[in-house]
Amino acid sequence: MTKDAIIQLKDVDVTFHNKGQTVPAVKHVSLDVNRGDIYGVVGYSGAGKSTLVRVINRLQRPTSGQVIVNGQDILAMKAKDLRQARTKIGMIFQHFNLMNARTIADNVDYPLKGGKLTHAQRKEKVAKLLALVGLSEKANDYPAQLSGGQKQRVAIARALANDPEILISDEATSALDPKTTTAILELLKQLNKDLGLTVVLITHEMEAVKEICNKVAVMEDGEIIERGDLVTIFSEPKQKLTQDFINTATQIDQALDKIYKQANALGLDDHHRLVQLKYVGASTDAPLITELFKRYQVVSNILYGNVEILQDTPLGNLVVVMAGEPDQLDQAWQYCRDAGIQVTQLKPNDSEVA
Ligand SMILES: Nc1ncnc2c1ncn2[C@@H]1O[C@H](COP(=O)(O)OP(=O)(O)OP(=O)(O)O)[C@@H](O)[C@H]1O
Repeated sequence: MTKDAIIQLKDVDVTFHNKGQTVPAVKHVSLDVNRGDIYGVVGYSGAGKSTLVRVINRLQRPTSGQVIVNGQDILAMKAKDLRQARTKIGMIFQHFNLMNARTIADNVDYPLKGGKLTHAQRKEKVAKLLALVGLSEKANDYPAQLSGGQKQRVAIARALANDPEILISDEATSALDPKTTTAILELLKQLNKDLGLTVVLITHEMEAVKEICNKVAVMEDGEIIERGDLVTIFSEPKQKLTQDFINTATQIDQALDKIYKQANALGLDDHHRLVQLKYVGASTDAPLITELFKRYQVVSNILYGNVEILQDTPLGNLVVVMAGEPDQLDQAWQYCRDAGIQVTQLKPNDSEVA
C-alpha cells in the first residue's frame, strides 16, 4: 500500500448468484491506484473489469473485501455520504448514456441539479465544461446531431460537472473509430494533466493503454494476473495473455503472421536463425547490426522493425534473420543478451524458443 493511493481495493471478491449458478466475477483483487495515475485495466470480455470498477463507487457491493477511496471506507458509508462521495467519481461508458430528449447543455447540466450552484453559476459551469471538451458550439444541439466522438466528449463534460478527482472510463472508446479513439484518449490525458484527474481506464485494447496509461493491470477470469508500470509490462511481460495483448498492440503479431507464411523463402537452416530482438531505452538497431557483423561476421536481415515511445521511453522490436557460422551465431546471440537486449528465437511453426 502506498500513501498516495486514492483508490485502494483490498482482497475484493464479487460473486454473483444467478438461478442456482455461482459466478465468481472478481477474485481476491487488491489494487492501489495513486493520485494522478492513468491506470489501465485490460482484459477480454467477461474477465471481470466492469464489475471490478463498479466496486469503486459501490455501484457493485463486493461479496467481501475493502474499498477505500480518498481515505474513506466506501462500504461503510451511509446513503447520504455515499451520494456525496460518488460526485467525486465520474464515469463514462461505451454507449455514452446521454439523454436524447435533452440538449447537450442540459445533459451536462443534469448532475448539477440539486447542488449548491445558482442558475447563473450552473450556466457558467456548463459553458466552461463544454469549452473544456471543445464543444461550445454544440450547446443547443441534441445528442442525435453529434458524432460518436462528440457524444463521448459530452459524456466526459457531464462526468466532470461536479469536479471529480477520479474518472472511470469503462470501454469509452470501444465504439469509436481509431482516429476518434486517439482524440478522446488525448483529451483524457490532457484532463489528467491539467486537472490532476486520476483515471481508471477499462479496456480490451492494449493500444488504448499504450497511448496514455502509466500503469496497467491485466485481468483474466476475475483475477489480476499481472500489473506494473507501462514500460516494464511492455518490455518484460511475464504472462502469455499479457504478451498476446502487447503483440496485438504493437502489431507484431500481424508482422509475424506474414513472416511465418513466407517462412520457406527464408531458407532457415543451421546457418540462419529467425529471431526477435526487444530493447528498451537508447539502444538503436543500426549500431547493433553493424556490431554483430564486425565482431562475428553475422549478417542480419531486418524483416520487421518498430519503435514505440511509451511514457517517453523508446521500446524497440526487431525481427531479423541472422546468418553466419553456428558458433558465431551463438556468440552474437550472447552479445545481444549482454547488451540488455531480449532475444527470442522464432520458429515459423509458431512455437517460440527462448
Ligand atoms: N449482475 C450480474 N449477474 C450475474 N453475473 C454477472 C453480473 N454481472 C456480471 N456478471 C458476470 O461476471 C463476469 C464478469 O463480467 P464483467 O462485465 O465484469 O466482465 P468485463 O471484463 O467487464 O467484460 P465486458 O467488457 O464484456 O463487460 C461475467 O462472467 C459476467 O457474465
